[in-house]
Amino acid sequence: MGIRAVLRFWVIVYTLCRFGIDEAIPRKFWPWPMRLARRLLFFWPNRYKNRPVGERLRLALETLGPVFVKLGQMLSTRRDILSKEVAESLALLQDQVKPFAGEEAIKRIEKALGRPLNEIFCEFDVTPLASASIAQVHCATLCENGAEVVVKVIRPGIEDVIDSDISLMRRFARILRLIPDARRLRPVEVIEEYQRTLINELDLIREAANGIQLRRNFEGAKELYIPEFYSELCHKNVLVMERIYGIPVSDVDRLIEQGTNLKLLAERGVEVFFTQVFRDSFFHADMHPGNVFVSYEHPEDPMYIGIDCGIVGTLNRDDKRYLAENFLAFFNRDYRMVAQLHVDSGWVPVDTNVSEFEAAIRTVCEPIFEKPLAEISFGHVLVNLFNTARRFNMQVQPQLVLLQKTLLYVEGLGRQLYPQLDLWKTAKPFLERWVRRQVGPAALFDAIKTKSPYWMEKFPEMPELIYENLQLARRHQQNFGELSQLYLKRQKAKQASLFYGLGAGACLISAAILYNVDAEICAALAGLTVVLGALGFRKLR
Ligand SMILES: Nc1ncnc2c1ncn2[C@@H]1O[C@H](COP(=O)(O)OP(=O)(O)OP(=O)(O)O)[C@@H](O)[C@H]1O
Repeated sequence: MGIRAVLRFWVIVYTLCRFGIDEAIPRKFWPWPMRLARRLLFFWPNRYKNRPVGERLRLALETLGPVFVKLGQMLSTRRDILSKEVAESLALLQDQVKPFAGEEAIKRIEKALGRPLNEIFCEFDVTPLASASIAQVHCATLCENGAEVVVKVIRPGIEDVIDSDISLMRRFARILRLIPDARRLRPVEVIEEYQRTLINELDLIREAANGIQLRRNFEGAKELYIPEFYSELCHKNVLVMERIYGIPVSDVDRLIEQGTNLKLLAERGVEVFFTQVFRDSFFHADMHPGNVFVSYEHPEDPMYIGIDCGIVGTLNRDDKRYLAENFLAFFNRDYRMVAQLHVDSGWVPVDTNVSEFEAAIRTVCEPIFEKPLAEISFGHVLVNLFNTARRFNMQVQPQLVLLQKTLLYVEGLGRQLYPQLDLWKTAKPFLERWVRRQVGPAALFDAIKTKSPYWMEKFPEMPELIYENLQLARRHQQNFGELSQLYLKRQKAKQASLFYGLGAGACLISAAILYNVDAEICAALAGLTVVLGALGFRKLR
């Protein structure tokens, strides 16, 4: 550890102690070296004793800077490992970061795109439109077609900050793992997942590629608009995309002011989410309110605008199917089916006791139905299901964690827009239709439709392939005949060798017994032993 890392380590420990974060783990669980270090080296008292632990953690992370703030934001969605109070407090984290100089942004853009700025943009606003922990956004106009765009530039030096903070976080995670009570939080895995997320966010080419795919999926749709990306002007550190105008989805007052149909908007949020997951298997997984806007146009038929496609999730066919069937079974209160589906999908081990698992799910989930159906949260249903399944050794499925997090966002957003939103009523027909399409004639037709171009392409090769395979089969049959004859011969030889061996043994024993009785017979038996032994040995070869 270099001197800078040591200083940073010191600052982190100092901050955590000042906010009394260490008190979240009872002292009796601490290994003695940690207790000693706390007393002798890090003796600062908790200055915020009267505040709840969630709030103290939020304040500590805000003090520690953007990398920690983003970690807190990510953790706020992990209700499987944090208590409700802590998760809700972390959800309030805001990354307010000072912008970096516009001139620095220009230098980075010119370096990345390999051209002077005025060759690309006829106007460029040096004052940033927005500044976040990883990147900063500037408005500009393209020379080529006069289009209004925004230019996203990665913060200078952020990679080093991330590298050093992450490696220190990993050290803390390893220390935390020594405490049995903290081990259940799986600190090392959490930090590794966080590192992966940050690395993805640092690559703007990936963000552009995700955006282009999402835009294609919703081409011409009236529910969601994704801005256009200028891929020839995209680089790892710089991204150029169409500028959008809209009302932030969290600004409900402005939405009401322009006469937006909030019920329809809320329902569309759910539809867009389910469409992305089930139709496209590709969903925007960073749907926090800062990334979702509502178009100014036709508020009675409102359209979402989505930005920041840095994090996306994908589900495979099986995951989708099990997920849809799980939801349907759950809302039909068929817990046996829910348990069986978890086993069939391989999410829990095959030897899981389905009856016990069913009972556990019933215990946890039945109270959810105390509420009217319209108020039940899908996200919390999933949280509860996965938490129960984890007790039955369910492996963490990153794609499902991402989905659960997005679902919580979508629900929160929908209920903020229209508190009476009945998620189940909106989603049920969608899911039922989807599950129906996966089985029966429609599914068969779809499979044939999808596979037929491939079959057509391979068809001319078929006669040759069939001929070669038949030849191969014949050769295998011949080889098999030869091999089985060889095997039989070997078996016979082994048996004969065993027979000679036993004979030789018997002669040897008899010769030993008759050694003092009759020397001639003894010599004959010894000779016989040698002959039989030699014959047995020959058979073995
Ligand atoms: N295409 C766009 N048109 C208009 N404004 C935009 C556009 N893209 C981004 N912005 C503005 O810039 C802000 C930051 O953009 P973005 O969310 O992409 O950055 P970020 O660094 O990934 O932030 P975070 O990860 O915290 O969400 C947005 O909240 C929005 O106000």
